[in-house]
Amino acid sequence: MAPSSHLSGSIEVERKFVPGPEVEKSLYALGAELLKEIIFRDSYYDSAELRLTLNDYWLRKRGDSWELKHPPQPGTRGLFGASTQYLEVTEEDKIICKVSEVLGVPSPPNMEAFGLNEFASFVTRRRRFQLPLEESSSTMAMVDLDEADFDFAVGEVEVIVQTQEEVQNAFQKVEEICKKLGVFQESAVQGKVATFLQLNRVEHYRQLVEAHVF
Ligand SMILES: Cc1ncc(C[n+]2csc(CCOP(=O)(O)OP(=O)(O)OP(=O)(O)O)c2C)c(N)n1
Ligand SMILES: [Mg+2]
Repeated sequence: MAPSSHLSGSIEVERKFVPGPEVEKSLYALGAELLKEIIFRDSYYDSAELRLTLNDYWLRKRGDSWELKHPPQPGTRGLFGASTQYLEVTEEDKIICKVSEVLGVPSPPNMEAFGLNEFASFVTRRRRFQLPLEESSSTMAMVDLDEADFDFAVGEVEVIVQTQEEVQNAFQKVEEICKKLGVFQESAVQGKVATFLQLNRVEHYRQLVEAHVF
């Protein structure tokens, strides 16, 4: 394993779940607090050859801000069993740098100059809960209950860590929380993007399944 390193973003360890009718009750019973309710549009982009997503790179515009999610180690998958770990990059110059690397093109002056295509766009209504963690550490557990505008609901338990060494512990933590909430499922639960593609972009979805990204 790579030594502790300064990453260009935080590592998001997440596990998705199907939100049953009891999940909110379970959240409050565990001492969760509703932090915020937000509505945002995500628009996802890729090259014509789907170079980003076939490499598990997820470039989106959330509201007015660019965001890039990708596996922490190049050449690996962000998927870990039914949980995921992704680095999230939000600084535009770093995003430009990474995207040009994956596309194999020189860095342009701005994101628009890549000439990428939008392949998915949808609005999410998110309720974000914060869960108290037993030990006194800098990590936080968040639970998101998302409803997308294409009639799809999904939940997510998320723990943010700063180094690769903390990832294993975070995987355990998100599993434990799912179990306590009564939403633990062995197999991976499909998220909004995968579901959107399955419904609207069948060929793109097929290629991602074939490449073992989904
Ligand atoms: C279970 C699973 N999830 C995602 C992927 C691929 N993937 C990785 S990142 C990614 C982009 C979407 O990330 P996701 O966490 O699903 O969306 P959202 O919850 O709106 O973003 P957040 O607010 O948490 O940043 C995808 C599809 C996969 N292969 N398998
Ligand atoms: Mg997520």
